[in-house]
Amino acid sequence: MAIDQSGTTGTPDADEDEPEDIVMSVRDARVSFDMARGQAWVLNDVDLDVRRNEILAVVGESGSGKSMFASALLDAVEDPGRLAGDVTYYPDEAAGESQTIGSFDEGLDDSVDVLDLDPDELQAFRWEKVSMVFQGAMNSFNPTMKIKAHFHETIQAHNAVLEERMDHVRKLFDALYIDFDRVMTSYPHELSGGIKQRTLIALALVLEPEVLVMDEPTAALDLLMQRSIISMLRNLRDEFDLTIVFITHDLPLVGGLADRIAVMYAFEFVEVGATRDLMKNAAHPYTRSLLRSVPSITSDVDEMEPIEGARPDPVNIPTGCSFHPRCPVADDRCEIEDPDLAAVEDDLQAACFYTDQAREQIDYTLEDESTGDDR
Ligand SMILES: Nc1ncnc2c1ncn2[C@@H]1O[C@H](COP(=O)(O)OP(=O)(O)OP(=O)(O)O)[C@@H](O)[C@H]1O
Ligand code: NI
Repeated sequence: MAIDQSGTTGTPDADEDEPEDIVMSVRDARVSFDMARGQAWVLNDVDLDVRRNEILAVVGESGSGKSMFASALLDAVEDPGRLAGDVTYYPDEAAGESQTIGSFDEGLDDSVDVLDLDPDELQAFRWEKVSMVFQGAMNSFNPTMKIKAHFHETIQAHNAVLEERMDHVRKLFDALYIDFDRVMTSYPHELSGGIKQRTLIALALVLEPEVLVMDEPTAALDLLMQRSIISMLRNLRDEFDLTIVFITHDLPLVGGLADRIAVMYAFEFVEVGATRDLMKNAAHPYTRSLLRSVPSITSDVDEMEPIEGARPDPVNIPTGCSFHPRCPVADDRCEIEDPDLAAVEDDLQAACFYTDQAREQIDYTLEDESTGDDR
């Protein structure tokens, strides 16, 4: 079937009788900045659902709006950016009130309108329900405080029971292969990048949020550490019943991690789908071009083709389909009409009028480990 009447995207539902279990939904989300050159749109009318317990990767080039989307999920867009639209969180009804650990008690049996929360509620919501590891946050540890003090501070700020929370942290540290006694008594500078990043992930999970948003959590790490964190995240999701939103510019990296992938171009989603479908046979020309430009161990340097053309300017987003100036299959229609996300397959949606042509004309090959096939 196609997309539902409310314009819901990201949730093509093959079985009408069994609606997807949604933990967060984003509708018409827009972020604007007033700039000397004019108004900049850095999130441009975005719709997406996050399914409970999934690992959803949000992928796009630098400057495409990924961090804006991540921040929107927690109403954390910084001034002078203005966020509008709807962001809704749906608590897990099965877990009920027993799920409450800290101080957030706003409408727990009901949906939560995130953009309506007052500052205190938002502060509680951000750690207890939807938690975020911000981009570059590895350097946000206070250098004068031992790691343990960071945990105590967060637990106390949420009026949670210290001993009980620290027991939980032990479990988190085990799952992340962190030595509890050594790391708790260390100062941040005494830890390696990989340990620091994993410690941050544990800190984000101390109040048992349902959703963990991670913005480029592996960008500063070497390839080996990136991969080891990726493999820990799947276990973490299973053991702690998490939903993970993983933001990255590295599409092949998330092939082995994510259940679904949402591809961002020019401040909106252009393709959303199940990892296997999207990696194996992407429908949007941008996704296909991105996959084509990926260097692989077996591919010749000659075969790599970076996407030509300039990245879109948020003050001057192209008319029609914003990818048309760089798109090999675009025609006159694409200059005028802006395609909506529409179902291409059961669990694959693309915002493009010419997905057949894109599949015919833009070739790429990927190694199996990038398609999610090896797990
Ligand atoms: N304070 C600001 N004022 C104006 N524009 C901004 C501001 N902060 C960010 N932007 C713009 O918003 C756009 C989206 O930024 P965002 O940080 O979401 O990109 P990103 O996809 O996360 O990129 P990266 O991979 O580099 O982190 C960019 O074009 C950026 O220049
Ligand atoms: Ni970013």
